[in-house]
Amino acid sequence: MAIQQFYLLGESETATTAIDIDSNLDFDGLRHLVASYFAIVEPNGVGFQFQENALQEVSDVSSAAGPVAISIDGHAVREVPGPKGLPYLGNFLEIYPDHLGNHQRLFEHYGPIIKTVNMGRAVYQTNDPEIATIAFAESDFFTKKINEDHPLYALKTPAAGVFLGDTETEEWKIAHKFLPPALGPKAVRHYAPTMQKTVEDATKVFDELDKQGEAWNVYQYMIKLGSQAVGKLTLGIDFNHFASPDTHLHEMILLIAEVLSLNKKVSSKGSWYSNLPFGDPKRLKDVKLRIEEMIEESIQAAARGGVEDLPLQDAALKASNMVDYAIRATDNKGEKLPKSSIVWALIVATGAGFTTTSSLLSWLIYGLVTYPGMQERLLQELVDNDFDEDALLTSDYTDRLVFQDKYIKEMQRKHNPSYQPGRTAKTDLILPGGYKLPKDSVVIPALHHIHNNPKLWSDPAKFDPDRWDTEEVKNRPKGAYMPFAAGPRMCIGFNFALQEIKVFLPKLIYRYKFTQEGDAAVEYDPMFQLIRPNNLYVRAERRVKWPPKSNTAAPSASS
Ligand code: HEM
Repeated sequence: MAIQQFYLLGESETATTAIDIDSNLDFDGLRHLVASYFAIVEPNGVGFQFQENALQEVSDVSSAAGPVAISIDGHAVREVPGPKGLPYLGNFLEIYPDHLGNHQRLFEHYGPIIKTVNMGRAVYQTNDPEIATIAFAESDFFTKKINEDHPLYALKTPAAGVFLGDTETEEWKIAHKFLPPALGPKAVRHYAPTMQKTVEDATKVFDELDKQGEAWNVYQYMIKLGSQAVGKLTLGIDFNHFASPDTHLHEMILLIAEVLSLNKKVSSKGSWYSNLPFGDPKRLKDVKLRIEEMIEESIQAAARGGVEDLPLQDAALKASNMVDYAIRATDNKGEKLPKSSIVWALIVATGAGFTTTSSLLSWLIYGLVTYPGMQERLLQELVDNDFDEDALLTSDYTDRLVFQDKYIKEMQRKHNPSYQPGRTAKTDLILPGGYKLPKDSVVIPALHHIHNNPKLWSDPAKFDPDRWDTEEVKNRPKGAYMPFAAGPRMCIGFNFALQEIKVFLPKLIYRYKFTQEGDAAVEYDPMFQLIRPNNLYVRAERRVKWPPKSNTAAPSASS
C-alpha cells in the first residue's frame, strides 16, 4: 500500500488529496479509484502526470516524488465556457429571438457544453452524446430534479409524479409503475382502430377545405388532430375538433397550450420572475387551477370498459382509456394509483401527448412540401403495398412501410420538437473533457443540436431518409439519436406517438396531394416550449389518380 497525493490539473497544486494505492491495483482500477475521490464521472478519461510527464503505470504513479496531476481526456479541468452577458439580462437578448440558431452558433464557438445565463437563470446545454447520456442516466451524479434553474420549474407539480416531478420521490415511483404499461406496445396496438377512425373523421374537414379551394395552417389542424387522438386515449373524451373546418379547439387544449407558452416565457427568465403576483406568472397559476378542475370533471364522465379491478398488464389491454385504466389497475400488492396522483398524471399524459405529436405531425407535412421526392416515395410505397381507402392500418401493415419508417426517423432527427429535458447535478462533478459542473446545475441535452452535430452526422443539414440504411448511421455513437430522451425518465408515450403517426400519415398521403401555399420562410416560435412550424400553410387536394405499382410500372422489354 502506498499513499500518493493527487490534484486536478488546472487547479492549485497545493489542494491535494491523499489516496491509498493498493499494490494489486491495475491501471484501470487506479483510474476508477481516483475518479471516485474527485467525482470524475467517466474514469476512462483519467490520465496522470508528474512534472509534465505522462505516467502510464501504477508503479510510476505511486512512486512519483511529489503530487500527481490528474488530467481528463488529456485536458486540465476547466469551467464550462459561454458568452459574457449583460448585467441583469445575461444572455437573454442574444439567445431568445432564435434559440436554435444561437445555441448552434455557441456550440460551434465554445465546444460541446455551454453555459448561458438568462435573467438570472443559469443553464448548461450539451450537444455531446456522451455527456447527454451521462446526464440522462439517473445515477450518483445526475437526476431529474426540478430546481429553480430547471426549465420546468414554473410547472413543477410533485403530485404528477411523471414529467413534472422529481425522480427521487414516491410519487414518481408510483406513477412510473402504473402509467407505462398503459402505453406499452401491446396496449397501444389495441388503440389502432380508434386512431384510424380519428384520422378518417378528420378527412371530412380536409375534404371540405379542398372543395372550398382553401389553404390551411398546418399546426392549427395538427393540434386538433393530435389532441383528438390523445384525448380519446387519456380521458376518453371526444374533443369533437372535426365537426366543421371552423370548429374551435376545446378549452382544455387551449389551456394546456397556453400553459406551455406561459411556462416558456416564465422559465426563460430567472426564478424571481416566476414569483411575481401579476402578469404571466399569475396567469400561469390560474390556468393550472382551471385545467385541474376540468380534468376532475372529465374523470367523472369518462367511459368505463368495466367495473372490476385488474392487474396492470390486463388492465392495459382491456381499459377503454387511461382514466378507466388508472381507476381499475392494481399492482401485485393489490394497490392502486392514489387518487391524488390520478388528476395530474392524466393532465401530464394529455399535455405531453398532444403537444409533441402535433408538432411532429406538422413537421412531417412540412417535409412533404419541402423536401423533393418525399411525398412521391411515400405514396409509391403505399401503392406497392396494396393500400387503398379501406385498408386496415394494423401495426403488422405499418411495419411493412420501411421508407415511411426512415422518413419519420429522419424527421425526428432534423426537426425534433422537444427542447426541455433537463437533468440536475447531484454533486460538484467533472464531466468528460474536464468540464467542472457545480452541484445543482441543470444540464439540458440539446436534442436538436445533438441530432444536427456534424461530428456525429455527415451533412446534418441534408434531409436524407436513406442515411438510415448506411453503416455510418447504423453504427452511430450511443446517444447520437434520442428523440424521446433516454434513461429512466425518457418518454413513456413513444409507442403511442409512433403508432399514431404511422396510422395518420398513410391515410393523409394516400388521400391528398399536399402543396405549400406561398413561399414565406417557415418559422418556429422561440417562446413555445416545443419546436413547431408556426406559419406553414398547405393545400391538400383530393387525389383522383395514383401511380401504378412499381413492379408493374417498369416499361416492358417489348414496349
Ligand atoms: C413525438 C412525440 C413525442 C415526443 C418527441 C416526446 C418526447 C419526450 C421527451 C423528450 C421526454 C423527456 C422529458 C424530460 O426529460 O423532461 C418525454 C417524457 C414523457 N412523455 Fe413524451 N414525447 C412524445 C409523445 C408522448 C405521448 C404520446 C405521451 C403520452 C400519451 C407522452 C408522455 C410522456 C410522459 C408521461 C413523459 C414523462 C416521463 C417521466 O417523467 O418519467 N409523450 N417525452
